[in-house]
Amino acid sequence: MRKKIVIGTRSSKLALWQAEYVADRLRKQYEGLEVELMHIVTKGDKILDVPLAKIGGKGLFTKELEVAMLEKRVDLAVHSLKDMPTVLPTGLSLTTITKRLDCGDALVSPKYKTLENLPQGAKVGTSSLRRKAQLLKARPDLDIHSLRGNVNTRLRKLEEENFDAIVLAVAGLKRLGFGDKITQIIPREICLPAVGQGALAIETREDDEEIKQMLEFLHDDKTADATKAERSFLARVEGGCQVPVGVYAQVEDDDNLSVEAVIGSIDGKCIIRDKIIGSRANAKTLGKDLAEKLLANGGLKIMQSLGLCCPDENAQ
Ligand SMILES: NCc1[nH]cc(CCC(=O)O)c1CC(=O)O
Repeated sequence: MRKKIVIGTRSSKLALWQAEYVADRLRKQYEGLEVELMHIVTKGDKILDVPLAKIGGKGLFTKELEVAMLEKRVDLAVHSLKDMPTVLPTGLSLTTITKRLDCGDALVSPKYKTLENLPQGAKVGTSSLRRKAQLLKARPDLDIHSLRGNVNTRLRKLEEENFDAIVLAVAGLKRLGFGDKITQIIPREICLPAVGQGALAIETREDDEEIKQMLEFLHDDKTADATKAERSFLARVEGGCQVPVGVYAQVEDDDNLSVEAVIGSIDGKCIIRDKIIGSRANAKTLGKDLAEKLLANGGLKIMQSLGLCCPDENAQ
């Protein structure tokens, strides 16, 4: 057993909360274990004024952390799973997926509370193409504006920039103690979440068996299987996370996994959505099969029109 563990973390409030959460759980689990946080700045932290979809580039918020891990300056990194690319650098892997409680998107609208109540042409803030496409499908009249920055910044902009509503992940708001700001959890029928939304992923060196073993108690099998299907869906559709794509998988009973996904045009006019259910043991295949289905039914056309190319059919 290790005597000391160093966790690499970004300095945003959400990243710190997540790293502290894992640090606390480790300290409680292993008496006498020293757990230290090391702050690391990523490229995504430095570029705050450009919509994420325009910066592109995989691992925008993760690369510097991963270099630190490979150089053995840190032992592990805690991420929001939804920010993780589907392909990781050689030598690293997501070894632990924590139980997810809140995977949905929240509307924060002190004045109007719900999507249905928003007035015609209401000004809504979100930088996510996924949220934009799905919101416009439900409410084509909405005036959607870009909203970047970390959770705290976005909440500040709600007031400063006179938004009628903004949309954020439920999980992020709750983790930071802003659960009371949520005025509506947007129903899944309207908005499917991002791949892996709400789950934490712990990344370690692939060959660090000791750390992997020490983290096992934080792993949730059901969430891991569900998000395996979600990530396999994303890997087939497109490698990145800034695409108008939503997906939600759930273990229905001990053996079955349902996977529901959407690919949408950014104006919300063309929304391709479907669902499959199958054996939990085939999580990866289920995600890929659903992706094939959506791509064949118009999804590919949407991705191509956005200039987002799908990886080769046979790519893993
Ligand atoms: N894109 C940034 C990001 N990454 C993870 C979360 C929230 C936590 C989660 O979804 O797991 C957020 C904020 C948001 O989308 O509102």
